[in-house]
Amino acid sequence: MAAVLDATGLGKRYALRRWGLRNCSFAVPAGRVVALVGANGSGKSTLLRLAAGLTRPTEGVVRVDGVPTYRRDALSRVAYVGQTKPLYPGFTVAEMVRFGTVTNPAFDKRGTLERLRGLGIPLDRTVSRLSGGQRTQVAIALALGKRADVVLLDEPMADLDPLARPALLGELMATVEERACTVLLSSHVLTELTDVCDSLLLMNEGALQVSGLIDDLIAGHRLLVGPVEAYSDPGRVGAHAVVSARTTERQATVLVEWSDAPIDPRWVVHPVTLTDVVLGYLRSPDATIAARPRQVPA
Ligand SMILES: Nc1ncnc2c1ncn2[C@@H]1O[C@H](COP(=O)(O)OP(=O)(O)OP(=O)(O)O)[C@@H](O)[C@H]1O
Repeated sequence: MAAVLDATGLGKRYALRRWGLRNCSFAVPAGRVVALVGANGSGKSTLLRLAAGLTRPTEGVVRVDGVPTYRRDALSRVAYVGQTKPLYPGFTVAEMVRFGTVTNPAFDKRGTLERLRGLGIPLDRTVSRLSGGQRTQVAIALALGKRADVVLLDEPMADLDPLARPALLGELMATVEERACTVLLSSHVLTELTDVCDSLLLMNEGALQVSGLIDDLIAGHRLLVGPVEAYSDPGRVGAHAVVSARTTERQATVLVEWSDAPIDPRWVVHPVTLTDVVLGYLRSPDATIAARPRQVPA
């Protein structure tokens, strides 16, 4: 399957020695919902802004359908909602929708108005008088209305209430199914991502540390719990490569890349969640996945 969003050697330097992102390569096919996760300052927003064409790479390239995103002809293929919402405070919600229609002939006016009415957003209220969560809802509705191939959302759930969060995720899923677009969304709430995302990009200190299909990552790792004496080699437990480990005086808990090789019976083997995998790699910035290429596979 051809990649709709791909990056090669992508990097952004903000100051002489300060790189926000470095040497980032990945390929995402159409129809994927990608979780972009990582610690504060790890480069997620930088990657999203580069993918949206809002800033130029210092090195490398990020493309939508093969077109570098800083080019004008890529702009209509990408919709982006950043942490600061791109809305005019003096416009009413209806005027914002009209603005979308005027600036983009392909804009889905009817669908956007329907969505906003369904969310109970007053169309005649000015943006400045909306709550933070309502502003987010409007910005996301406008982004989805663009009918872009790639939708980029930077922490979209951060100021939504507990009912609005799953509703937004459901809406994203429906949009992906209907239009086969690709969604890349950053979030710190891993449990919410598990239900909707099929792929993971994990950033660590400005680098892409892990990428892959979430099902593969979960199937390819295990948590081992055993006596600390069984953990003699920090790099391996038997044939299984160690990602990260925590030890107490008596017990070791180790995240490993799992193969079907036999294991010392002193270890109890547990399946992992997405949270286990993400936390394990975040604790161990030098760990990479040996067995698979660092790509979101087709
Ligand atoms: N405009 C800027 N000028 C200088 N440095 C910047 C700028 N924007 C980001 N950085 C730096 O680049 C690095 C990556 O920042 P970025 O905002 O991409 O991280 P993030 O993963 O989105 O963080 P968070 O989860 O806190 O939103 C950080 O060290 C940050 O300080």
